Amino acid sequence: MSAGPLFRRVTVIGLGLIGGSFAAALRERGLAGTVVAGSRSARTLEQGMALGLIDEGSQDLALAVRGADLVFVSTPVSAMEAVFQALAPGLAEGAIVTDGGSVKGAVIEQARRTLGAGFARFVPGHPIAGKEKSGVEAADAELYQHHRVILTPVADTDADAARRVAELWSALGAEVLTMAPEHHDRVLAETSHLPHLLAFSLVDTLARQGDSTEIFRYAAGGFRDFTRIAGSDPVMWHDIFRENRQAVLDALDLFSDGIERFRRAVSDQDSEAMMGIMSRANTARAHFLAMNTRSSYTRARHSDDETGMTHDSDPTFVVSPGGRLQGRLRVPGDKSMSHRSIMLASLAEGSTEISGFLEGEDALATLQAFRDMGVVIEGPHNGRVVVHGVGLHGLRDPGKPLYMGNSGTSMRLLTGLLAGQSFDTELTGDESLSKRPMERVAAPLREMGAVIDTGEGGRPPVRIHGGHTLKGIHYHLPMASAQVKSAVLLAGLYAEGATSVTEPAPTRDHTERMLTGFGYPVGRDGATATVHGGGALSGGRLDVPADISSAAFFLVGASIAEGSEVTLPHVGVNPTRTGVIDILKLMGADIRLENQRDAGGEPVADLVVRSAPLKGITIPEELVPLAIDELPAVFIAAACADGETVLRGAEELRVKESDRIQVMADGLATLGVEHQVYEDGIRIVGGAFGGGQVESHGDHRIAMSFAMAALRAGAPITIHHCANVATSFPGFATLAAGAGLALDVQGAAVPAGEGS
Ligand SMILES: O=C(O)C1=C[C@@H](OP(=O)(O)O)[C@@H](O)[C@H](O)C1
Ligand SMILES: C=C(OP(=O)(O)O)C(=O)O
Repeated sequence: MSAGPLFRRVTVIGLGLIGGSFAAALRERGLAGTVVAGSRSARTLEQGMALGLIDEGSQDLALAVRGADLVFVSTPVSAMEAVFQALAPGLAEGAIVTDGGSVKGAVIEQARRTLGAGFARFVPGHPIAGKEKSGVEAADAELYQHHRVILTPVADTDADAARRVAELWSALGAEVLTMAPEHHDRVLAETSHLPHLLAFSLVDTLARQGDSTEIFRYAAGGFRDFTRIAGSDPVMWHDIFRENRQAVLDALDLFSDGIERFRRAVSDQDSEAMMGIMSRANTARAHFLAMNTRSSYTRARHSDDETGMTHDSDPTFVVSPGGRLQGRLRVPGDKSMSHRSIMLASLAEGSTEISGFLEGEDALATLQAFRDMGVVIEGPHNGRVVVHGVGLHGLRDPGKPLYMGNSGTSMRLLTGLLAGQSFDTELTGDESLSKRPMERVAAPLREMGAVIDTGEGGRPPVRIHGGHTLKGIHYHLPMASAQVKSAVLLAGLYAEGATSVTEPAPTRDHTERMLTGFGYPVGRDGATATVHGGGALSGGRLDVPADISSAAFFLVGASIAEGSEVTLPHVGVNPTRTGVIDILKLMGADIRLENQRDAGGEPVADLVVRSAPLKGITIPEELVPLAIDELPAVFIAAACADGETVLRGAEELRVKESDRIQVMADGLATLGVEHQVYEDGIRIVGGAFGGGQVESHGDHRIAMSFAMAALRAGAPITIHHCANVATSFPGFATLAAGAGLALDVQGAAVPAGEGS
């Protein structure tokens, strides 16, 4: 792939891994007319020629840069000043000089001292890439692909020179970021230099002990993982610690404070402090990686900040046609209840032990937000979470934006709850969430006295200004939305007087039920729910049943695939959630509720479903809010039914993780299912259909719905961008394949390399 030469003649000074890979990539992509190397070592130049990386080479650096329009200096940072000095006399007027040093402040000062007038066209840079190998033999034309390159121009850096260097790195496949040199040096000191220093120091400390052979003999995986980077090049790291001295010392001081806090917790046997430190650390890594890539935890786990890799994996589901579903399938915990369990347990007095918690990314985003606000939360381990409640007024300023990932419920409910706090907060989300409407919650909260800004078009980020007194209101919901209802009720806990919400149609009432379970009274009168501010919640035990929204894929799958019989134990069957069962039964499905019981204020049952011939229906509009998340799966049932199915009054589907009407229609079109799209719904004509390539647009429910469609398709269905299935249903692919769906997950992550 070539964008044509961006530079006529490029000189690379220092032909090691970084410089050699740069030369290799330039040549492979045809981005430079001629590639020249300057090196003190004749042998390195010979190797560079032999490997075909360069056209010419010189040991005289001034000669090497003669006529070059770009010079890339990739020597160790301690050698750079001498290199700049040596090459300066040969620099052509207008030549751009850039570098690859891991420390920026010091290198900029060296360049300022030595390059004279040429300093204005010096563009400081740092490709965050590398691997354990070094030297020109390790040169790799792909080294910079999907890696970050940080440019740190200063006030007198020529803007055109900076733009051209950025353009070149982008053409090499890198992601280019720009930041101030001090910022770069501080961030790198904390994220790279400090860990290296700690690893060197720990190994050295233990090695100097009398019984070090003993220690190293029994050194287990933890020691090996933690100290792997102590094998890095001492010369290079010596230079970095020397040149980035102040930032490294600051990072070390920060760390000393942290280790002292931990030491105190251990010495005082302060379990809560210890659990707090460790449980925050436990999830923080995945959380921050996700936040940085604005992606899901699953994907972020495969991208690595140490190497600057931005590669992420977004698996594809390939589902072969046919098969049937069988077995007893325990689907994960209810997402709506899992969110609320963390929120209310955090605001309660005392601890709450939650079982059945959904360890999916949406619920984990809520959990992380409360950790960020100072709540100590243990787990989750196998669905068990212990929340040490801080009371209604015990949350602390997180001091940074709270990342909600893909989760609309987290962002909307938290907006209500945070409106009543004394501190400011900002809520951000991934690409999909950043497109979803937030004024629907901001508007009623403003009526209560909250001060909230939303981003462009009323979308995220949402900024909530704390410290404002809230007053109770009576709000008539303009749309049937449990999220808006819940946001207003949660703000009502902090408001003066009564806050009530009247809904146009029944929506899920988990907030009302769970508040009651935590001992906070909620008044209910027909379509109106009311809370009074100033009460208190008390912690206890909470069981989250299996999620009917996740069960829905198996209700549909088992209904449409002949010879299927599936039991889904312990599913929440709150009447505000069972629309999908009612709709499927109207279509002729064979679904039985067995062993009905109450679990902490929520009805649960085992669902038994057998395949049955389905017929098309007109879906009663009052069932729409009661089946809102299950409608994509219902579309698949409709495609397999005899006759046509009509859905109206479902315009809310257009503002979910994707426009679920259009995205489902596009997928149905691919399969050859006859349909007609309405602004607020769809008409689907059932019949035989084929396979093809379906785009889920990163929407979990679209991906899982089309996976089930394969049970009746005439050819394989390939579904793209399925990582977000983990937002609501981690383990879906394994469970579905175990039950009989011919599902293959493709596109696993590529492990990241090493770097400094
Ligand atoms: O309150 C909740 O937990 C939810 C409410 C619904 O959203 P709306 O309130 O936007 O309808 C639903 O789609 C979402 O998955 C979860
Ligand atoms: C719409 C959904 O969730 P949320 O609004 O929380 O993103 C869903 O899970 O289908």
